[in-house]
Amino acid sequence: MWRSTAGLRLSAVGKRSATSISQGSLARRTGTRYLRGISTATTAEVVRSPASSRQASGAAALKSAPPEHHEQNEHNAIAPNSLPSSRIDERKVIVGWDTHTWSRYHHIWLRDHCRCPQCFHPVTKQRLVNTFEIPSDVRPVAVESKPDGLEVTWPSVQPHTSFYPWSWLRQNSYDPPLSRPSAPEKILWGSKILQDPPTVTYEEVMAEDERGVFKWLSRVDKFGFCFISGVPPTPEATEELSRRIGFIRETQYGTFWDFTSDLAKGDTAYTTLALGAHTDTTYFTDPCGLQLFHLLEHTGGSGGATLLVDGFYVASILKELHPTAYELLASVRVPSHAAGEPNALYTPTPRAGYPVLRHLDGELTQVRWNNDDRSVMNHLEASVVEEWYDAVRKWHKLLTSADSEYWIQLSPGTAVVVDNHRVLHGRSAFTGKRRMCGAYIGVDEYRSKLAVLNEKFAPDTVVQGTSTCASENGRNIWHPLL
Ligand SMILES: C[N+](C)(C)CCCC[C@H](N)C(=O)O
Ligand SMILES: O=C(O)CCC(=O)C(=O)O
Repeated sequence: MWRSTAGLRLSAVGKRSATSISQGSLARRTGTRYLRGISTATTAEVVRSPASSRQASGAAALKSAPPEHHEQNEHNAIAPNSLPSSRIDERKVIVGWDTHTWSRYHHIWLRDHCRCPQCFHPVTKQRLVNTFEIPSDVRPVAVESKPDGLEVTWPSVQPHTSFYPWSWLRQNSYDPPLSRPSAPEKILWGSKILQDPPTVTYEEVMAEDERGVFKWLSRVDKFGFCFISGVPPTPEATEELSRRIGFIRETQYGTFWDFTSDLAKGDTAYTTLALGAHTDTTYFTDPCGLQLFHLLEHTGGSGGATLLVDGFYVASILKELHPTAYELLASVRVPSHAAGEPNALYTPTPRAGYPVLRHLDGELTQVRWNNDDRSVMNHLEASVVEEWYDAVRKWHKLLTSADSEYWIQLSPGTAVVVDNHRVLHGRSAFTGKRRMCGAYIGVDEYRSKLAVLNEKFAPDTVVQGTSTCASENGRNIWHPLL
């Protein structure tokens, strides 16, 4: 076991190669869990880690919110005898959740965030208020703590009353931040995922009420991929399945693709060659979000197995074993291109491309790696060249280790969808006639569909608490994503 820079304890997942890591107990990252697969394990055991540290701190901060024993009416308000206090300060409104916890909201911020029908379109959820006509020294004439939320009355020249639900104010408290939604849980996996891979059935996914689509995409969000069993082995059924997520992203390879090894398109995917673990469309500024594959036919030959590797899992191991290499992969930009089609020549903007491991606020958010599609590395500092090659060599060694690689032989009837921002895919060389079909879905289409399904099947607590504020088209004006 070793301790990571982030104070994590990581475990081995099965036996490992030369860079083997010792067995250890499980680690947890905020919102991330690890499959506990040890060589003697008979089944992959997902260890339910306690709430993430971020959730814990948020909960701790909220503990000082009005005591839990208060009645809450159906608007998730707090019983009258324990309403949060509110008062007007020089530049801010101060809300006292209890004697230990306060939030401060600038007057200009509150006025700008009014969501009355005059300031915020109840159907389109677009802002109507003219931010720039709000006087920079705007100041309420009165504030009042109501059972459901805070009522603010603005200057009489244009009488205007705003209302903010307590749960919304608390969720959006910025001075101080009180509760940040925890990162969606991720379960990182290695080869042991083969014991219990995420799967849904075609029947579930195609059912009218979309609960099956929610189950499907929730698994993709958690694992980075999910199989779909029982799919009729036709391109038509596979396209219809793809469209359950959202509209298909058309590229130089077409919209819904149905391909074989005939070089119909200028890419090695249209050959019998093996393809190492990679993510697709690294040459787009905005790489595709999901990739769906369905093997329709493979006759008169062998090979053509499908490879999946959890890039987030491998990155976590690289970070523990080779932090310097990790930092290089997180900082050095990698240019790439798609130049096999005469009428297409794709390169990302900026031309230098993007790092292999992309981070936002310190969190790994995207793996972008296709060594076959990489362009000339002409922007490396001379002093970094050999270090970078050493770093990607370490990355490649972990990517291709027996502990990381999950090989499956797809067959007609079982499709797989992959989060192309996290999970790398590949295939072994093959002989014979092999026909694969599938589609790309844009990352925003995927995230939008999941957000709508979450709204429907797992609504946010603020949305639940302010359901009476839902306006036309059913979407709540206090939705946390607005
Ligand atoms: C999926 N489909 C066969 C249509 C195209 C494959 C394109 C593969 C390309 N080298 C990339 O990595 O983006
Ligand atoms: O043919 C396959 O199984 C996968 C091809 C591939 O990697 C791709 O299309 O990106």
